[in-house]
Amino acid sequence: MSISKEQMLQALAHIKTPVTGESLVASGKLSDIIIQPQGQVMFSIAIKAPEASVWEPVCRQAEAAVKALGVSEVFVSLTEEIPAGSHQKASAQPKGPASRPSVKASQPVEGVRHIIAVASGKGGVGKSTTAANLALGLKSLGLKVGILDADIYGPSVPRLFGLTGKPAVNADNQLVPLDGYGLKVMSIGFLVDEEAAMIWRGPMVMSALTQLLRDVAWAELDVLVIDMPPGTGDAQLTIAQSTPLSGAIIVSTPQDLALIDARRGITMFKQVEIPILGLIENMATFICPHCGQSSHIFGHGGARDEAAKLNVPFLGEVPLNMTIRELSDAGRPVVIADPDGPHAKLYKDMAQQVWNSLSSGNNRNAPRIVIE
Ligand SMILES: Nc1ncnc2c1ncn2[C@@H]1O[C@H](COP(=O)(O)OP(=O)(O)OP(=O)(O)O)[C@@H](O)[C@H]1O
Repeated sequence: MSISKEQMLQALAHIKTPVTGESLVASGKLSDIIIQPQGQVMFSIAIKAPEASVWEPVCRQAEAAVKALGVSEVFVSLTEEIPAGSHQKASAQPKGPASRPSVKASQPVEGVRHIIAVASGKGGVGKSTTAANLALGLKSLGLKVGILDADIYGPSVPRLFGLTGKPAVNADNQLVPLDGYGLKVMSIGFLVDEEAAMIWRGPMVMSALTQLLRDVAWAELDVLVIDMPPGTGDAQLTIAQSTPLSGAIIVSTPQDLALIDARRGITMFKQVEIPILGLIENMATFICPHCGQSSHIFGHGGARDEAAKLNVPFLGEVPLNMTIRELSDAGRPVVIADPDGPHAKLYKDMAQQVWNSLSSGNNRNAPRIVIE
């Protein structure tokens, strides 16, 4: 039996909101209700961040009300109400200190010491491959590490770790991350079909991402690596603003065009005052597997020069290498498949630099940015 949106709204209309006591449906705080083809139901409630604790019971009541209709999987999350107009202001290019959005600290993710974003100005530069190998490099330093795939429109982390299946839900109603070579792994790809996520609107994406970050049993982590969606649009900016990031890493290929995009990425994070932990040049050189000769098919050294110009650390360069590609695509990142090889060493060295930077306090430890 399929349950209609109207039936759900009727059930939700009986739920009263805190403070005013009006119906949740009449309050205007309820997002659209999304019904996935597999029957999963998702919606969010927009609130002001400081009121989160009084809204928590409403969130649970809403979930229970829809479940009572016979829907087995219901996803409800609280999202932050952003005043109209402020988003456009935040997405504008910075014109100097006066145009910077004002920031205020807010809640860290329980148990997680540092959250870092791995981002790229454009797609296909190897951001997810880098995020996965860096996370494994951090683990090889003896750290407790997790990876969150925030690339909602093209999640690659399940493929990179060779993971399938759905995360369990624990007694506290939190999603239990999957284990990927000793990392705690969470991806939207475990929960919904790629095609389903493609049709989500912005608020729905943010609602899902908030839940993936905050309603997951991460336990104690030294570092949580977020594989960001590629690009520097509103979605990326919103994630950067609403996540308590200690810093960001930008991945680029050496071409001029990719570097222009990388520069945009750096500007975006700087705009919301998130430290840049470094720039990584991926697919820098091609070493011919037959003759051993190296060639710089995308140019060379561009990212190192760019990092110097922009005054951000240069973490290193990873060559274009077929083994990296084949291993990643087969679900065995090179740091696991060939832990003592030259490529694993590159990623481990970069992980060490990142950890040095995080542990030296040369970053911002966990404040959450809110645009006002
Ligand atoms: N250094 C490398 N050498 C060879 N192949 C690589 C390298 N880095 C990544 N790749 C390959 O390039 C392809 C794209 O990589 P990846 O999915 O990591 O990119 P991405 O930037 O995350 O892409 P998207 O924008 O789609 O999320 C994959 O097939 C991957 O195996």
